[in-house]
Amino acid sequence: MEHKKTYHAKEIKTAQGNLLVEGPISSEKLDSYEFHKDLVAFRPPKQQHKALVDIAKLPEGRILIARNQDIVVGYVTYLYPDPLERWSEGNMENLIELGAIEVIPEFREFSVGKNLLGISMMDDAMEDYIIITTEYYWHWDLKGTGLNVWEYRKVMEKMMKAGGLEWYATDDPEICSHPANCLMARIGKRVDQDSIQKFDRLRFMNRFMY
Ligand SMILES: CC(=O)SCCNC(=O)CCNC(=O)[C@H](O)C(C)(C)COP(=O)(O)OP(=O)(O)OC[C@H]1O[C@@H](n2cnc3c(N)ncnc32)[C@H](O)[C@@H]1OP(=O)(O)O
Repeated sequence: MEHKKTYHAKEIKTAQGNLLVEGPISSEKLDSYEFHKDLVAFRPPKQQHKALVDIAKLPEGRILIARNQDIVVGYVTYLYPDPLERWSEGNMENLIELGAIEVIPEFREFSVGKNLLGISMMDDAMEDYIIITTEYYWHWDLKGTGLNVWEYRKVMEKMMKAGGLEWYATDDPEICSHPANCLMARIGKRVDQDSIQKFDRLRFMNRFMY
């Protein structure tokens, strides 16, 4: 499968200043920007910056960023699922995962997250993919936001909806281990029936155990 990537960008105004939401961007460009010190949700900023530069180099990898001048203040990643997770077991070349999304606290609640999702889906190539995201409450910034798990889950749903991702049932044990966890997905317009059925089987791998 050829992974075509077409760049889109949009300027957004926030009370903290204007941002450019753009991508997919090249690893070289991403490397040239400063990575804000408050991007700490998944790894220390330096390591996360490097991880994103590496994802941008992957054939299927996509990174979209929100930047203030030359400083990255938010990002979203798409790449093949981790080989240790069930979502990679079907070896589906048209299934990619929204692996991480983060916006620094200073720019939160200005629709930056929603714009990262919206600009991602402007690329027509996204219609060729099943895009999944797994939501685990232990990745959420409950402490920083003061939201409870259900309020945070609502934020995630609203943000993902801006990219057309919606809730899908699954029997994945980690997702089922807490009711606020969930699987969300977007099935592109050109995804074939065979792939949709394969995805259904990945969602319900335990059903023959009962
Ligand atoms: C697959 C994963 O990556 S899971 C982990 C997700 N990432 C994290 O939890 C990292 C830490 N958190 C963050 O970086 C940010 O809070 C994000 C990425 C979750 C959200 O980014 P934001 O730019 O603030 O999101 P955005 O402004 O687009 O908000 C989406 C919706 O949620 C609402 N919202 C966002 N934050 C809050 C809040 N603290 N309280 C109430 N509502 C909120 C917004 O008002 C908006 O609702 P609307 O559609 O009614 O307007």
